[in-house]
Amino acid sequence: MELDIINNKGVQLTFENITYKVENRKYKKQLKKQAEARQRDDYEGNPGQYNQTIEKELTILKNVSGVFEKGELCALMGPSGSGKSTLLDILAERKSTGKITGKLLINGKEVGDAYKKYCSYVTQEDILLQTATVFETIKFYADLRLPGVSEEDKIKRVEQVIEDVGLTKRRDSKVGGILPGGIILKGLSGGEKRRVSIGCGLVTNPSLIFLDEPTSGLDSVTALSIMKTLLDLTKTKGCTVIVSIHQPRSQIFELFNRVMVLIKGKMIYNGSKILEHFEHLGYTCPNNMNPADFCLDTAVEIGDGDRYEEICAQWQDTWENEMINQISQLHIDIEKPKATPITYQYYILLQRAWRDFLRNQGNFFARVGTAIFTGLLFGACFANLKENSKDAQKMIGVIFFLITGLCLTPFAVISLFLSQRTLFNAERASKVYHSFPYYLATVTVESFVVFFVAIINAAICYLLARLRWDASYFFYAMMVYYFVQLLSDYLICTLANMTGASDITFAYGSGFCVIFMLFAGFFVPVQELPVSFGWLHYINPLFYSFASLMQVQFKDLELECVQPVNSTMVVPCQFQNGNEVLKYYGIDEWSRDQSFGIVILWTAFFFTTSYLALHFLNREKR
Ligand SMILES: Nc1ncnc2c1ncn2[C@@H]1O[C@H](COP(=O)(O)OP(=O)(O)OP(=O)(O)O)[C@@H](O)[C@H]1O
Repeated sequence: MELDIINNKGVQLTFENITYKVENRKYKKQLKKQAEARQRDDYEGNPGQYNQTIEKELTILKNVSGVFEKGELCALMGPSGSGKSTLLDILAERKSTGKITGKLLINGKEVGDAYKKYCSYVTQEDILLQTATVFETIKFYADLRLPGVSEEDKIKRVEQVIEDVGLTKRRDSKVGGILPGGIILKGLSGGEKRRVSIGCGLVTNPSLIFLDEPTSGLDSVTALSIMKTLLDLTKTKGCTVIVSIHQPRSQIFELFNRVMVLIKGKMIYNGSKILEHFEHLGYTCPNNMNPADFCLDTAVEIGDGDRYEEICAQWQDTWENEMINQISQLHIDIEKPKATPITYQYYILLQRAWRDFLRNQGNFFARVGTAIFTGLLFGACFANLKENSKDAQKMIGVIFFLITGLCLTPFAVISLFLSQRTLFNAERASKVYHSFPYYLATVTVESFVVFFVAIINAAICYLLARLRWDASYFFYAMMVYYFVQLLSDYLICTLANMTGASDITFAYGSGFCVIFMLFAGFFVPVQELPVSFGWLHYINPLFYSFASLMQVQFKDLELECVQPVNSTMVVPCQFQNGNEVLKYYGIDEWSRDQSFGIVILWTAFFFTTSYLALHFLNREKR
């Protein structure tokens, strides 16, 4: 696809009679309070509550209409809580909750999926990957949002966007911020991050750009500079930029071609001559006053007074009888956007996840370091075990404590999962990619790390303790240890995705691990567990891990019967051979393959639950 195909042709956005309602969660409580007030006949003390009609639904926006013409920089102004963000979300088709009625027209036509192609949305918070550079961050969006465009054209486009948002000198700087785990990575300033977020929205050369409070949290010089950049975009690219903004300073206010004022969910004004409109209503802006302050202060005063409804009705009249007829009728056909193939999404996401891993190796080295240290410590404590009745108990100890250690290691990645989740939620809300390739890319990198950690830890310990030595036994055991850690990793990932909070994940995760360990058959052989809950071992993945590894170690193993030193009497040995050990622990009926097969099934189960939790739970609700 040639780049000019995605070049915007300019669009007109009209919205008619938009009403937005949400469920009133306090409905029952409010009804009860009103009934109590009426019972007390408390009309004097609480007239509002006494007479109020309590609705099951709250109306956040009431019959809001307006138009944005091609190539305009538009401000959506209003006091806090007036409904600016709500309207912006509805216009950008990002509202996922509540009931929306009304019409949204692009170039005079109602649109479906094609709308995505024409607009982009920049959120109030800059949720960016800290380890990526400016170029990489914008290129990521280009890769996923420009299907069919050649690599060369994509790079050209990204370079152009970087220039448009004034970040040429910072092209190769990392975004920076607080990495998972608390390490601070130096990077861009707040204003520069804002520019990167805007750049990500510009990559498809959209005709409509929505920005939610783009100047919030920025100093006045940076705010003005960002608004000038946006104005340049309207002039040079012909795109329409719509920003929600509280109360812009006069230099910023003068940049806007059109302003809309919302008060208490109703439109007060929509056009390019707001001061004239207020003058017509009898309110003149003093010469030395910021026009935005004047308009909002006056409007809020109106909002508080009795004339509020009248002013809203007057505007509605003006809109219906004059303004609506002045809207030019554009008719441009809207093509459906192409989707990026899932496999390509996976490739791009894997590339990013891998790069992120390489640039933030603290977590990896901490896990590998711990694996080496505990492996050496275990190995030293259980060094040079002999295949005899005396050391059999120690062998079982090594196996069980290795399983336990590997089961607990994934707790180290809770903060990593959860920090990635914030970025994922923001990117999913922008419909940049599907959740499945994202999940696959994340687990591919994580499975690689888990492989290293598990094998290093288990191999050191296995070799130092001299567990059953034969290449086939060794490699089989390594695979089981790898799956033990993998299934625990997916379990923790499931909990993190379900709860969305690190402390709750930790609490539930540790609870699960303790129960798994208790019923694994090591502390109490399974046939000795109380009948009422002894069956729990059948649904315990650690029991099958333990059973499989015990089979690897003891199946058909001859154990030398060693007599205690200095003993004159012949003491009978508890175990003559490995099969007796397996019988004692109640795992003789499970072959190593059967048990390992069940461990693999459990891993697949947690892999699936983790994905389902990621896909369906803790979504960004707007
Ligand atoms: N899903 C919802 N459930 C209940 N109330 C909601 C919901 N969405 C919005 N509101 C309410 O609607 C009002 C408008 O919210 P909105 O965030 O759009 O205002 P805003 O003008 O953008 O405010 P601010 O400038 O402070 O961000 C607020 O009182 C908010 O609490």
